[in-house]
Amino acid sequence: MSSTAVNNVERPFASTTVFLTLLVPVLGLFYIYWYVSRRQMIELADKIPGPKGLPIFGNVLELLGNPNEIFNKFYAKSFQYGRTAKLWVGPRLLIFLTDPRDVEIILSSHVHIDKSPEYRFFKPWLGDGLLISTGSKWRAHRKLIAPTFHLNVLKSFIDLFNKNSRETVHKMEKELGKEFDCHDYMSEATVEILLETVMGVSKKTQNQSGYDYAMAVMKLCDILHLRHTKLWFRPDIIFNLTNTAKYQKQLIKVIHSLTRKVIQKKKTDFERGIRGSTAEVPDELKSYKTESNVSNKTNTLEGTSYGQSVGLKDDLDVDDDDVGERKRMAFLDLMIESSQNGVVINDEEIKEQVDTIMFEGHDTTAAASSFFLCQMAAHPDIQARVVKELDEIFQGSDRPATFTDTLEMKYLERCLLETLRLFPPVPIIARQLQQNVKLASNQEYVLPAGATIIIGTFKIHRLEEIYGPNAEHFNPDNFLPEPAANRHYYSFIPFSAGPRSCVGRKYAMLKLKILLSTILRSYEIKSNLKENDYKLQGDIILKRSDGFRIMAEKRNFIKEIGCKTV
Ligand code: HEM
Repeated sequence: MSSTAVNNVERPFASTTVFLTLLVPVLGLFYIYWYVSRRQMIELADKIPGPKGLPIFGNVLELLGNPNEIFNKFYAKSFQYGRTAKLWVGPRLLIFLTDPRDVEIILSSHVHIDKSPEYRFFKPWLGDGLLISTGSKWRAHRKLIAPTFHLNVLKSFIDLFNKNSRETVHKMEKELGKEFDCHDYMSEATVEILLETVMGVSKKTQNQSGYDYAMAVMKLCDILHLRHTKLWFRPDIIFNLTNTAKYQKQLIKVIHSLTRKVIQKKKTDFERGIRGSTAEVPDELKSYKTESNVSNKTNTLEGTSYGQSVGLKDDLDVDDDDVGERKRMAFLDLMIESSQNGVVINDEEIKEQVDTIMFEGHDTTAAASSFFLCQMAAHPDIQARVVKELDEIFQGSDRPATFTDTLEMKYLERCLLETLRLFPPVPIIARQLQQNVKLASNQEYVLPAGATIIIGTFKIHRLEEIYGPNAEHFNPDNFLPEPAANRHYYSFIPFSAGPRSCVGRKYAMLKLKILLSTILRSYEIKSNLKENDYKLQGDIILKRSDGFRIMAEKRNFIKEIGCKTV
């Protein structure tokens, strides 16, 4: 071998040795700097139990595996530690809370409203929309947006909820008698309903199907999940060099193209003096008009259906009289009107809010309705009771559902709440602490400023101390008035709670009741699987990684409802 060849082989070894010689002290120095600058955080964290981790890397190995494995691993670990547990992901301290008293301290606060740094992965998609923003921007926009989800506005959507629910029943007809994934149908329906109600544009004018949009959102969520769980995908500087980043850009293009079209259409309508939804409703479905003289005045709670228990009341639980006439407009109408006045919101901010509402309003509700149908399939006796209630309300008629009907769907509502308990679409909520916080459950523990707080909704909803020894079983009676009143307010938080609670809570409940009752009036839902068979994954939104597989059979005692596409 020539000496040049030997040199060529030796050079890489030499540079590797130099690199390692430098790396070790650099890492050592970094560790010392990190330890000294965060001494208080580390000392406070040391008192909180959690799995032992590696130096510098902490517990990153816990994040290895596919989404279903990670989900199962975390849930299993939650039984090893108490109601408070910690985890180090590199230099980041995560503290998990599952005691409702501690959760109340965080969620009810007007101070701890900052989202965790992980929410920045949403930025290229959602910008600084309501979900992510903080401080004065979030406050101003929340004040503007919350009234657009007032019950009086929502009641005007009932015909469109009915129309789109019937169309979904019609679309599902081709799956009769075979196993299929109902999430695809729920996703498409949810996107299209949002377009026609909250955005107020006809889905037909978009030239892009709700299905394409929903699929792009689903794939984007997969990428965001990767960035949450794989350390090397976290720094933008590395992520932006990958093919996944290129793919993310393409998906965002599909999503933003729909939102741009929606806003443009609405603006053109606005300039022509058109207000409200331009989506068509066939005459036979215009139920709201006939019912409006009966119950136009809403009270705060509307039974238990759309209100909250006293301890959870938020800015959505306002009296009719507290909402000014001008503010009783649907979301996008009000956004555009406000931007014309130029004070509260500009064009870019409208786009961010539209993207946020389309995401938050679609994936969550699609998951909730899919889990509900799977639960109905897994519990035929419970399904039969829901159908009996619907039969009593509709008396075999194929008429559309009214708002009053939805108040009478009490058992269906309990099933829906029980579904949200066992399968909360948002399984965890994260906040970034700016100051130390003492816990209520254990005076020894202080959550240090700088820590990321993870509120474990999924775990809280399954605590035996709260829901009894059968906490993991589907039991709609958990939501009978008495047991519900005897629980801590913060032991059931599928929509979060406090100042940053979900603005779409009432919208979701009303829409889900109409969509799901329409499906159950038309089809019997079946499956051989029970909830223990579900493979869960908590990638931002809780889903079944094995798919939401069900079978549907036409019911023969209810007349076929008119459900052709209109
Ligand atoms: C079953 C359906 C739904 C569930 C379970 C749900 C759950 C939640 C949760 C847990 C949060 C808090 C998230 C966090 O702090 O990280 C949230 C926030 C939010 N949700 Fe929902 N949501 C649902 C439907 C909707 C709908 C239909 C809309 C709109 C049409 C909507 C719009 C929003 C918005 C804008 C926020 C951010 C609020 C803020 O930070 O001020 N959600 N939702």
